[in-house]
Amino acid sequence: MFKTLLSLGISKRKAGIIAALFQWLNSLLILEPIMGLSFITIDHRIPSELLMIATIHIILVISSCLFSSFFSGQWATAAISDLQHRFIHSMLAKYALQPAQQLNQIIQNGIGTIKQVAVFYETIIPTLVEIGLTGLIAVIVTGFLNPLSLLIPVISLLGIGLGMMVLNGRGNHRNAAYIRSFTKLGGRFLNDMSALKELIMYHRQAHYATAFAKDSEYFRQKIMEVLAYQLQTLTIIDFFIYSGIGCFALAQLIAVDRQQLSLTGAISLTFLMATWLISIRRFGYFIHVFHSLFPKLQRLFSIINSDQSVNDRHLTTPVKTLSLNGSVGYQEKPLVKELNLQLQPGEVIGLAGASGSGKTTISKVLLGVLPPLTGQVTVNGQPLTDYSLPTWWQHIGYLGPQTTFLDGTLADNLLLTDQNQAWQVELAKFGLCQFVQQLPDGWATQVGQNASRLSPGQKQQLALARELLSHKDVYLFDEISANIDPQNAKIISDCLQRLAKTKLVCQITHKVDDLKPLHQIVYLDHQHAIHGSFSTLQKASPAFKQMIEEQQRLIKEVLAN
Ligand SMILES: Nc1ncnc2c1ncn2[C@@H]1O[C@H](COP(=O)(O)OP(=O)(O)OP(=O)(O)O)[C@@H](O)[C@H]1O
Repeated sequence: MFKTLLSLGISKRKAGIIAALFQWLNSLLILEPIMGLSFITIDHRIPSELLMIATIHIILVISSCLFSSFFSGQWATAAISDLQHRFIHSMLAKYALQPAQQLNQIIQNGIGTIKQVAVFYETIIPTLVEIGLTGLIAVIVTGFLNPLSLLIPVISLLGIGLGMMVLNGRGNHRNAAYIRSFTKLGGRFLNDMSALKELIMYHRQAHYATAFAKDSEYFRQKIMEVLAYQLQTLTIIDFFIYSGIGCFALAQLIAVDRQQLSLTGAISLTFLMATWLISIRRFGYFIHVFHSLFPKLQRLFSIINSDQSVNDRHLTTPVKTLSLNGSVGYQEKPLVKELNLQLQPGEVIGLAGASGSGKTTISKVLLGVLPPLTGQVTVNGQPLTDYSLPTWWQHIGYLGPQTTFLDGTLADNLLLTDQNQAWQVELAKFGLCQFVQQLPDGWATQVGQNASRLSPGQKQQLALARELLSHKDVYLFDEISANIDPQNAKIISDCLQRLAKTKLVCQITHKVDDLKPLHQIVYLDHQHAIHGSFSTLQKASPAFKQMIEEQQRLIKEVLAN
């Protein structure tokens, strides 16, 4: 993990090291005044060498203060932005098409963890530089003046190491339990709060309150356990560091008594060693805080490392053909075998099948977020794997039955980058969103949280308008008219027919009204894909015929009532 963290924000790594060196120079600033003071008190003079070293040191510290703003924080910022970019990219590749709430939770957790990574670049690295350089000076000087006393810091460090080893297993366990309790409480809060209406309607709010209180109490206990563990660790570190400094000072006084060392030398040496040991104490503290981040970081890196898409060929020409030849499914178990799906401009291709037959799975494969089990997807005759997801997603759009909307105006929700008004003409050509003309505020109408002020049909028209205005080459529509009234469904169906004249359009649907006008339908029947028009499929597939008859019977029953 350290290796991965070191490789992030590499362009600013040098700036980070320079900032750490500046910090190290500042940390030693206390040594010369102490040495000078002891020389004046004991020898009544300051050696010229000390004055020279102090002058150079002060000049360096003043320059570091002047330039530190150029270097400090740069590595952390670059590494965090690097990590965020890689995380969002891999996460979308892995979890695209997951329900928005679940995705939101993963993103929030991931971004939160990423922000905390700053402690590695801003504290741990500078402290490591400080430990390394101060330690080098302290060891050389002590080795020269009183070598035997070097055993004392060595024993202190061994003591800390031993103490950490004993506590470490318990710490890992407690940190993991804390993260689990945090995720559980957060999950309950998000999921159950969004279902608050249902909880109240079914008189389950008391049950929710009890469960929430139980999870909160469990979370509190786990936090207390982690805090207790942190306290134990700090006590061990403090005990060995401060007793080490005390014993080291004693060893120098014994050397003075034996006339092996001057008193000024003993004081200076003790302060040098104390500066070193205190920087190790600080490192122990921060590495320990950082350690509590480990389980979250491991999860984050497992998402990032699972993304292997490194290819990025340019796709400059519009997509004119998209085909999927092969089988699709999960964990080597095919849902559809020997599929031969060809999309090209001209007409809408329908994709139908029973629930669970693999329709959404096929769209995942076409979107590039799931590889086919066998065979491949080709774009204008080239394998889809030649392109990175961001490149491919500039050309393909996906719209499902659930869409997320912004709490803003209708126009805000079109997510337009271009502010000219041509889009209104474009939407009118497709017959989309004409209901806006009846609204007093038109496109400036506020839609409310997740478009709560629009009907399901209006919402779906708005979502479709957003897709069209993003001007993709390929569109996948997954059950977009499933939960809406017949008028809105007709507007959407007509729009798709017009769109398909110039773009590649695949519509996943099982509704008779959607399927009837289509000349090309791919029906998934017991792991096989059967191709045909609405009428030919009724002859070729008894399951298709049964699905249609069942729906027609239901429609008749509804109309009769
Ligand atoms: N990530 C996954 N891992 C394993 N199995 C999965 C995964 N996602 C979906 N499935 C399973 O694959 C099958 C096909 O799912 P898919 O969503 O493609 O069906 P569908 O035809 O779109 O169904 P529906 O019409 O109900 O949306 C289902 O049995 C589903 O449980």
